[in-house]
Amino acid sequence: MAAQVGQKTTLGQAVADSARDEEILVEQRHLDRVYRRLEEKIHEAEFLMHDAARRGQVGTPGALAERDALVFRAGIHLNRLNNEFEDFLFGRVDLLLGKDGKKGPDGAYTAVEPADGAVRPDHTADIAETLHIGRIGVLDADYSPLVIDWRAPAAAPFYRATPVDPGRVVRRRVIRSKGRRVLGVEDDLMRPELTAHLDGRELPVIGDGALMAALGRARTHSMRDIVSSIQAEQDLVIRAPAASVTYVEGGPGTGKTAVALHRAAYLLYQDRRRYAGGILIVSPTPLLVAYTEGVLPSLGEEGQVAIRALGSLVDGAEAALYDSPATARVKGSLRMLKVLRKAARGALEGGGAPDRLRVVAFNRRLELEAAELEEIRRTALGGTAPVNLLRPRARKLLLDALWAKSGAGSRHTDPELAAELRSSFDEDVSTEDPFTDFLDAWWPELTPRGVLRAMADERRLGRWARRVLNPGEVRRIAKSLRREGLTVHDVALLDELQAILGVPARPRRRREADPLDQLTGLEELMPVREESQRERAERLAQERTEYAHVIVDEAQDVTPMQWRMLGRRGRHATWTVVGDPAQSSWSDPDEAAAARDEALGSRPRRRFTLTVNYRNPAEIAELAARVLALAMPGSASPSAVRSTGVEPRFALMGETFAGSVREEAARLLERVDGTVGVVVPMRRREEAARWLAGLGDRVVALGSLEAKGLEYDATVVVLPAEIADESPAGLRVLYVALTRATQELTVLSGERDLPDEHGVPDLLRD
Ligand SMILES: Nc1ncnc2c1ncn2[C@@H]1O[C@H](COP(=O)(O)OP(=O)(O)OP(=O)(O)O)[C@@H](O)[C@H]1O
Repeated sequence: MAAQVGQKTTLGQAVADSARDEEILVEQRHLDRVYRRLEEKIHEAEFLMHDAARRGQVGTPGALAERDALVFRAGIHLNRLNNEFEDFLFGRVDLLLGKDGKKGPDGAYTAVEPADGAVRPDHTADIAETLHIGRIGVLDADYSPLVIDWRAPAAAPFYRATPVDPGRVVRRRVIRSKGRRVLGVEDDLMRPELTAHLDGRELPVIGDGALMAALGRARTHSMRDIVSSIQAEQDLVIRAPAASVTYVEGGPGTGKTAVALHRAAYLLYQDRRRYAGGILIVSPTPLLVAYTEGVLPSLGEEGQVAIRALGSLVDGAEAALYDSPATARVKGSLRMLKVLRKAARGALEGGGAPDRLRVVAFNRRLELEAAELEEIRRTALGGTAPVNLLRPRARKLLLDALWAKSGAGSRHTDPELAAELRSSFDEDVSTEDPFTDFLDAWWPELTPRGVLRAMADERRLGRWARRVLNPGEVRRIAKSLRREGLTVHDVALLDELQAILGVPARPRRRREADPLDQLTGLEELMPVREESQRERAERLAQERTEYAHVIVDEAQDVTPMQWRMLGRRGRHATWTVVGDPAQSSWSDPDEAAAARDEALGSRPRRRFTLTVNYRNPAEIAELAARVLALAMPGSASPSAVRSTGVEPRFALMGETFAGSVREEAARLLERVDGTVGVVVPMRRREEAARWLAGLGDRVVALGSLEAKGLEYDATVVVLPAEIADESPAGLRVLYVALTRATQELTVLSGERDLPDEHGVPDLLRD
């Protein structure tokens, strides 16, 4: 059942306000204590450091370094608390006495269930423990917990407790603060039947739920963390053990992206060592990366987590173009694999490669003709080894052929002498310029980009794609590759080509001689200088192509070729894969599922389903469900938790599209405090940006495929039938577009939408 938001009770408001102020004061005192403790820790650390410095050689160098590190860490802590965390302390739970008296490492009791006598027969009870939950943990001088890190086991009841299954939790409180000031509190009672006392006073309950307050807040262009209101079904996913593939499905707005980001922070907290290998979060679009990238820093995690768009996973490549749905469909499919393998081998031919080799050896002119060279190339390319690694083999085959021509092999019967002669022949020939120049031109090191360029030639591509792509597909792909710039699908092709071509080993760069070494003559005595730890860490981060954990957001859109690219980044990783098949813009889900299964390997899967839509009000969710019924008959929509009482609006496009869209966007900007998104068919993206010029940065225009994962206070969905007709998965793309708004939705129809007398398009009628 959706709860009505926006109603305010006036009854007893004054009494309620004073109780609220009093509770705010209680939390303010606690927050003051936390800050005092943090400052104390910094002073302690500073004192230790000064003291050590004053007394010179006190302690070992290791101990001194440790003190420095302590001061450093404490400083970062305080700085963060003051500057970065808008609401550093955000939660509190009041708990009954637990079953046993055991405490965990964070100083809190570990029992989940209450002790037998914790609730008296007359339904009264005493609060035995109060825990405050925050973005990081802080211990008091006596090691009692002042704040529990939200990821610690002791914080789990804050998220998991429900009135049906409350465990020890009597009251859950969300605290809103900014900097050092507590601004508000909202309580949920988990055991409403109880009269509980804390320090002899009845436990007060303030407000009507933190979740509703969070959901009603205006949106900006950056996602916020949900750390203070994670719901039980989401918490189960966030804390799921990482030993396998965690697979999360859920409809629009169920918090899949939010959960994925919080899970990254949780995994790091829980096993920082293991995830030092890095966590990769993959998003479908740069827009979604920009929208989500602030969340992890707000949870205190940066550095070890890389959030990358699918089009930016290959170094030096940045996708900025879009393929038409028909082209994308081919580029993303596994059929491309065969084409790329052929192209990688075929690209060695043509392009001005020499067709004759002439050298002089043992005072004889030796020559290999085109047909002989062709034969050698074919032999060298036999098998499936990476093309770039086959150059030494090709070189050897050339030398064999020249040696055979020279006839020198028959001069000696003694095998030792023959081998010596052969080796001096090889030495002679391979150091000659004509031979090395020939080899460079005839067997150049191929680059993925070079091969892709070669594929832009329709005739050559046609040869490589014979019996795999039809002529129309060949034409489309070649044409798209002739454009300047890359599409997101090209990036997966580049990555595949890199694997097919291989990277030849480079000679190790010699360290430049240090003049000091020469002076002292140390160079000969010392081994080559080792990299410093920092240099090594930096190099590894730069070179990192494999991760310890890979999180794939909007996984329903990952194409088979993209799954292969992801698989190469997580060969030894554990995975979290989140998605919603109903929102898939990919036309062949079965092929994608097979490629996904191959990328994820045989690791055990653990499946979760999220069922509650936190984004859309019920009015919008209901409308979207009509499209879902057409797109995927029989699949269930998530249930919306709230209702605004505002029905979606329908209007017709007037004479000029620009005027109608602009007018509607301006109207919505008046009605909401936050953002407005105008979702248009892909081919109208550029003109739509012009329609909105001058309306300010609260409103943005985006193509239907770009809307994925994003949300706005209000949205305008423009020409729904055109969106639906744009691609084979168009109805699912329309479903995505209709589920972006947190408050209001307007649908603007054209003639093609066949609107009824109320302007409701054919597709959206009940
Ligand atoms: N427990 C929660 N508390 C507060 N807000 C929440 C909670 N869960 C989700 N939300 C909010 O609901 C909205 C939708 O979340 P999110 O974008 O993660 O959903 P999603 O499942 O990824 O949606 P989509 O499939 O449409 O991309 C966000 O604004 C998010 O902050």
